[in-house]
Amino acid sequence: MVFPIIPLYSQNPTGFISERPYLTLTGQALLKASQLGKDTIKQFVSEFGSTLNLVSVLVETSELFNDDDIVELLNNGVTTLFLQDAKYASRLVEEVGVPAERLALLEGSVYKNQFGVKNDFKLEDIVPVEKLDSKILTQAILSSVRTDRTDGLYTTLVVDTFERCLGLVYSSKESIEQAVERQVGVYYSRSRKEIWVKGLTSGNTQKLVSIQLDCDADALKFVVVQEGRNSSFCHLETESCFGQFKHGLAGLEKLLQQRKLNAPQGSYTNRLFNDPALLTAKIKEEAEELTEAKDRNELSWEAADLFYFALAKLVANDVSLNDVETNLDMKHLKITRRKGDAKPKFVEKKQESKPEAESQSEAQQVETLRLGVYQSEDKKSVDEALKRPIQRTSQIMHLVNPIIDNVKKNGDKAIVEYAAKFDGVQLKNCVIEAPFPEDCFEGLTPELKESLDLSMENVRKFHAAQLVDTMQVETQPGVVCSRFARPIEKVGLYIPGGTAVLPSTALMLGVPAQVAQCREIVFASPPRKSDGKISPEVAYIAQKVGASKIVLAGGAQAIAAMAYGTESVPKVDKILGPGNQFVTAAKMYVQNDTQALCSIDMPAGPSEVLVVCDEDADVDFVASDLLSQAEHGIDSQVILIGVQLSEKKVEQIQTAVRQQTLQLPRKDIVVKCIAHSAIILCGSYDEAFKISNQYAPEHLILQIKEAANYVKLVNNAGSVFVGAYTPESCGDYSSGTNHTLPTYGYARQYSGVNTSTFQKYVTAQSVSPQGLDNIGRAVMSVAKVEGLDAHRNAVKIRMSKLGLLPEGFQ
Ligand SMILES: NC(=O)c1ccc[n+]([C@@H]2O[C@H](COP(=O)([O-])OP(=O)(O)OC[C@H]3O[C@@H](n4cnc5c(N)ncnc54)[C@H](O)[C@@H]3O)[C@@H](O)[C@H]2O)c1
Ligand SMILES: N[C@H](CO)Cc1c[nH]c[nH+]1
Ligand SMILES: [Zn+2]
Repeated sequence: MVFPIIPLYSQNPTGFISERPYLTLTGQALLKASQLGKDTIKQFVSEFGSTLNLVSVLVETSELFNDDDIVELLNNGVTTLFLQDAKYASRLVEEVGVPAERLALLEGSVYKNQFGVKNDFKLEDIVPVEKLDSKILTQAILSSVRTDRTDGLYTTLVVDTFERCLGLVYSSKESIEQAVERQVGVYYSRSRKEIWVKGLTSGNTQKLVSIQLDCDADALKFVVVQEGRNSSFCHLETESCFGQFKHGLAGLEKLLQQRKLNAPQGSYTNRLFNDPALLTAKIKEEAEELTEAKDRNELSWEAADLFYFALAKLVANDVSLNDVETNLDMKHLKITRRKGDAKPKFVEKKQESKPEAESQSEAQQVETLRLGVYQSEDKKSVDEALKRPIQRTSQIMHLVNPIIDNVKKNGDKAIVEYAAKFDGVQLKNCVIEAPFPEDCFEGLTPELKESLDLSMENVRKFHAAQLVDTMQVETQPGVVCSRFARPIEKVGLYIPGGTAVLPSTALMLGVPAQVAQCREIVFASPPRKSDGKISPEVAYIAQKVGASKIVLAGGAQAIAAMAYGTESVPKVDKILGPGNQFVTAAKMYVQNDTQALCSIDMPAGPSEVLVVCDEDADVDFVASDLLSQAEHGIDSQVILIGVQLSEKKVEQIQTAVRQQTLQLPRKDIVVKCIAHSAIILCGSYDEAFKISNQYAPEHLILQIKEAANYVKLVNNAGSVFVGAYTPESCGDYSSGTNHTLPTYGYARQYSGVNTSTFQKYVTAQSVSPQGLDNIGRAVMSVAKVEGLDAHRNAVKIRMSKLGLLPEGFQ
């Protein structure tokens, strides 16, 4: 039996848990689908899936998710769906292939489920989190658990997160209350006849992870993480009251974790943690040896070696065995969508009506589309709403590292392989050389050329104006310092092409590179899925800016190819350009790899916009600006900050968002983006700018009265769009400013792409004898303090020869 209460989350589940951490002691969560949406649920599962045993979703009606969404949720860590509609439940089982034990169906006042053990969730046991506190949780345990002991204590089994038994103890009402409140191991000592806070005297403390009741509710199970001095549970200083655990995988993990913190310099484990290439090579070597092993001894020997290196890799990346087990559980529960879907008798009928059914469900999704609305005073919820929907760096690096390694090792062959895998095209050559063949430009219309020319000319004007003359300052008479810019010789420009080809990015990067006079410009962009070619618009711009090559590659492989070079891709000095999370992660990696000797412009990831509006703003303008960035990708985010907005205005904006979305071809992307976007309502312009500066948006749009007067309040933003008639799209294409801008909040420390991004500055100085007389003594005395005599001599020798130092000066 699980915990007697299941908390129901209708909004901001992560926020609730960080506010009331004891909620995780229940080991379960029920998420209300109608209010949270798929993306929030997935995000919650990725954060808490390994902490909680049961993450269930209450799907109130069959319209909330389509079948693919249901499969996606169940394959990404959601354990059970709570359903009220029996017909819907049997359709999911029969047509979609959802195993019946993954559903809890409402029968009368009980959700019945057979997941793992038989679980009946009474309606009264499903309690909104808002109503839960540690006292209520304690009460729930006490009213469910029973004891047949004369002293009234409750038998309590203590286990660790691997379910290994640590020992048997006893709990009293008070100890349970304290344990829940503090989320640590608190029991009742029968010998001392008092509450026993584990570790208070021994230093071997416990973090309480969850509490469960056994099948007939006469014993408790405390799942704990043993912490503190030497992590032993028993008073005899052993890991459990039954002695030490077998070392095994869990023991090895613990050891590696300790070594990671303090492995001796020069030790093998230390080398493994600090040399990813060595670790990779060892994993490959051991995997190969395991494939060749034959008998029992050999197999267990080689498998043990492989587990050791695999575990070292996990520990190096802060991934735990527990995470791996959660992943295995998830894979065990994975369901495969039934091919034929419907039972034969329905097939004909369904096929006939499919287009309508599909568009209906899409339309229905748009009909219920709403941005979450938060009041600025509710700081926790606002902080939560403003979190970018991005994967954790360790997760994304996990996917990107092998791609980079493969490109480094196999060059063009790896690029061709990934083009087939990710872009679905078979390439003969992965590079097109200038002068680009005529067929690259097929399909380019004169009208489009004209638009691209106009945009390029504006971008050229704005970026040419940023070229600065040599700067010169005489800091002392006879001491002249100067600074001059020089182009970075070879630049690699990434032009995204996953969900949309972006020729505008080609011009935003190509034109300033040309203005800065970079010697070699290399383009990289994913090949077109339809025919494996480059889009004619990108080719046109490449030709106009004098690019030497177009690499037909996207994602991390394109970045790796340009950073390290391959047989046909030249290694560049700097990589610039936006892209999805794979592109951004690969850029961040190569800039830190001294072997690559390659810098990057900035982390320019999924597009985002923050609009500040007031009651005077035109709701259609506001909605159109939000949607123009929402349509970029499902990982984009759009935020509206409303200053003193009436409820009516907020509703009008929500309606305008819905109505405009209905007309958009990329509404599926918009719907997903809106799920993690928000409206924040605040009381003043000052407050609005405070929130905006904290968020540091890529694009900031001001749709407020006398917008120009407020630009002075902007500290952190990639680019600002001032006034009602300045849509962000103008900056994306044609106004002249650059659209490659910092995202994820990096506008706090990075500028968007500009001419100087393609240059570096060199400084120079010229010191005359008079100048040496003015600064020479200062140089000598500071060099003396630093104990650098040769530095001091370089000045002293000159000054002596010039007769500037007294006789016998030392
Ligand atoms: N910040 C800015 O200045 C700016 C400007 C323009 C565009 N953008 C953003 O650029 C992004 C473009 O993203 P996109 O996906 O359309 O194109 P993209 O070119 O960045 O990425 C496409 C490539 O990603 C790789 N990929 C896809 N799935 C993968 C997987 N599972 N594992 C490894 N690699 C995988 C593939 O190689 C594919 O070719 C959007 O998020 C957009 O908002 C940002
Ligand atoms: N808004 C994007 C930058 O985040 C750039 C772009 C290209 N095409 C359309 N928009
Ligand atoms: Zn855009």
